[in-house]
Amino acid sequence: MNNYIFAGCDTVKLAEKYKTPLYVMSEDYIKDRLREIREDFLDKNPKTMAVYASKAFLTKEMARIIKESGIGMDVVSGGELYTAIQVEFPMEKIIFHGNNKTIDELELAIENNVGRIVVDHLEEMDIIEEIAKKHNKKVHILFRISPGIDSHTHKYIQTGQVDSKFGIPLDEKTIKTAMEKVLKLEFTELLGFHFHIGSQISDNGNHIKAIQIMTQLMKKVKDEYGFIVKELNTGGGYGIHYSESEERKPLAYFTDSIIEEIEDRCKEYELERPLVIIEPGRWVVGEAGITIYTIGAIKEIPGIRTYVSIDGGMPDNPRPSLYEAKYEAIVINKAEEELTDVVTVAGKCCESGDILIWDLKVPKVETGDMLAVLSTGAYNYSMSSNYNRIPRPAVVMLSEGKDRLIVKRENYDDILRNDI
Ligand SMILES: Cc1ncc(COP(=O)(O)O)c(C=O)c1O
Ligand SMILES: N[C@@H](CCCC[NH3+])C(=O)O
Repeated sequence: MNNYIFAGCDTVKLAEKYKTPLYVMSEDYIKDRLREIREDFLDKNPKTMAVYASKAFLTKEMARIIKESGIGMDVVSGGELYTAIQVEFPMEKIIFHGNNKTIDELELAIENNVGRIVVDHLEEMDIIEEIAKKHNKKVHILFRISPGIDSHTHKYIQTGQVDSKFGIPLDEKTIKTAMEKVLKLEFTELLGFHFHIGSQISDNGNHIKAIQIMTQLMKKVKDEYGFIVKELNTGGGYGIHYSESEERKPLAYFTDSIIEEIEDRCKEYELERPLVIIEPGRWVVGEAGITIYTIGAIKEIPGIRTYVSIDGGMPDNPRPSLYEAKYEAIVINKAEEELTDVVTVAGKCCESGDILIWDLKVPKVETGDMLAVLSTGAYNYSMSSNYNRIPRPAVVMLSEGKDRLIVKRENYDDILRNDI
């Protein structure tokens, strides 16, 4: 057969059954990554915790899969938290992030007893303390610290540099104010620190540098305030394979060196090694997903290029237009045919920047052929929009060669649902 098989399923049959565009996710792949987290990080190292960064891909079914794995979840909004609540996700395993959490979101988090809230700016502590007092609850927090590191990734997905909207700046006066303030609070307890340097990172060097900076901070707060850091959350950011120059490394490539560096620095500074937390998102789901499209208009501009337009694009995958992200793709009904042509894959939006792939090698393509774009499991469905009032595709989950619908395709009435 000439069709492309993904996670044991014939992708052409999936497209015929569910129509296109279609997000397809492999539960087997996701479970392999979750197992790798358990075996190569949690079981291997005592005093560790892992949470899945749900912003990468979240639906109720995904939250159930994470819940079943025993791993925790990082949420960054009331909506992500609400999804977790709806599947009765164990709240003590939730870490709540965000650079501008609203009062309503903090209320929802505290009412539901989330495990940790990551404080991103100093005034947030006052709001947390007030809500915690009102509910007579103890709230555990971490400080997100901006370690001042430029990770080697796209500017829009760097987060740990000095000039960043995220985190508490690592400056003498700010840290002093933060520490003096938190140690006076009655209902809010600081457990430790968090950092996250950016996303789609292929090298462990910057995580190591960040740890050196954070462990110095741990020593400083011990010496100056007698404060013992119990937890150090090292964020996520581990890269995956999108195109030739990018690869997904085994989790241990990052986490072994993270643990080793923390242990070494703690020994050097005579600190007890804190609980170490990781928060991978993309690494868990990125390569688990593909998006299937049908090819429509084919336009040859003689001597320049051929545009092959598909029935989706920027609304279901904004990453190429936002970050110039690169993707690979396969014509799924001609998967074994020789790649004789080079085409540019264009989305259907009224937007010149809506190009999914420049210069893709393909067999001879015709209208009606189908294309699967690979590695679309992270930050595609979760970043999708209704731009041009285009309904969102359905999401199908594959497990052991079987398919099941986990998110219905939107229709035009779904788009109108809140219009008055
Ligand atoms: C605080 C925090 N943790 C974890 C992640 C997950 O990142 P990634 O999907 O790159 O692993 C992010 C997003 O970059 C983040 O902001
Ligand atoms: N949305 C980004 C990653 C953001 C990470 C969040 N801090 C991407 O698609 O690469």
